[in-house]
Amino acid sequence: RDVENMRLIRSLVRHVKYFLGLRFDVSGWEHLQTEGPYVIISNHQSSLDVLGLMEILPDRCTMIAKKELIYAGTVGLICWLGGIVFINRKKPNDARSVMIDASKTMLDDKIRLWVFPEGTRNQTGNLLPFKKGAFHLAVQAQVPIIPIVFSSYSSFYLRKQKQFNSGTITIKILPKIETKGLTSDDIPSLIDKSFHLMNSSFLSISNSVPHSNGPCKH
Ligand SMILES: CCCCC/C=C\C/C=C\CCCCCCCC(=O)SCCNC(=O)CCNC(=O)[C@H](O)C(C)(C)COP(=O)(O)OP(=O)(O)OC[C@H]1O[C@@H](n2cnc3c(N)ncnc32)[C@H](O)[C@@H]1OP(=O)(O)O
Ligand SMILES: CCCCCCCC/C=C\CCCCCCCC(=O)OC[C@@H](O)COP(=O)(O)O
Repeated sequence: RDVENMRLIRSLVRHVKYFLGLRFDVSGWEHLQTEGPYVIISNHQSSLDVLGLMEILPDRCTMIAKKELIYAGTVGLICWLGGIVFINRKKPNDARSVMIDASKTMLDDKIRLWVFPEGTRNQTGNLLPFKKGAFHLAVQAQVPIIPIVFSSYSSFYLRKQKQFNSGTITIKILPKIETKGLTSDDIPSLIDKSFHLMNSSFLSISNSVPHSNGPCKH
């Protein structure tokens, strides 16, 4: 179990896109050229996100994932070997304390963490309001946040209708958001800023017709 295993996992999983007929069009690579630890946040539509994630995964980067994945057979084993940090969403206190520990490990072991701040898969056409864990993580570690947006899959993949075609996914890596000097009081505005940047990017790179989730709650 070591974050370094993600290099091998990445190089193997990246080939899955060829079997599914998927292509990735990535912009903003330069924003990932940031030294040291940071927190990546991205939107979460489906398990397919794993392919986009592996397309651009930087070195020494692992993910925060729901603990149920440990029990998902080979996938669980791969996740465990890759040093994924598992949280129990049914026990938010436990999840929060795991993430507080992770903020220390990030600095001690020079690790980057990828968090899906929507907290669940979402294909509504807009991003869901963000949970706060990723932002506490970045502020506690005083490291930058790098927002990444995957375009909507709705033009080629409709889960409920069981439709899947080949397609191109646009990935936009946005400029980092610094958290140096911020405290927990700044988290609501940090979430607002990140949400609006990502939601507007998502709508601009997606072909889907947006419909509202209502206001962003904190
Ligand atoms: C074909 C073969 C291929 C094989 C491939 C195999 C393997 C692939 C390998 C690897 C890829 C794996 C990819 C895995 C992806 C997994 C994705 C997921 O699992 S998404 C689901 C899990 N993730 C999340 O839930 C993250 C987002 N959630 C949060 O951040 C939450 O905040 C939380 C930490 C879970 C806590 O939940 P809660 O409901 O309590 O959150 P709130 O945001 O509402 O906060 C409530 C309250 O708590 C305060 N808070 C939150 N976090 C913290 C903290 N860290 N420290 C201090 N306080 C915290 C928050 O401020 C709120 O308080 P207040 O309202 O007073 O401000
Ligand atoms: C033709 C079928 C199209 C779909 C094919 C999917 C191919 C996917 C390729 C590799 C994926 C394997 C890794 C699976 C990792 C799953 C991570 C995930 O998505 O967990 C769900 C979790 O975040 C949130 O859970 P909920 O949405 O709250 O429950």
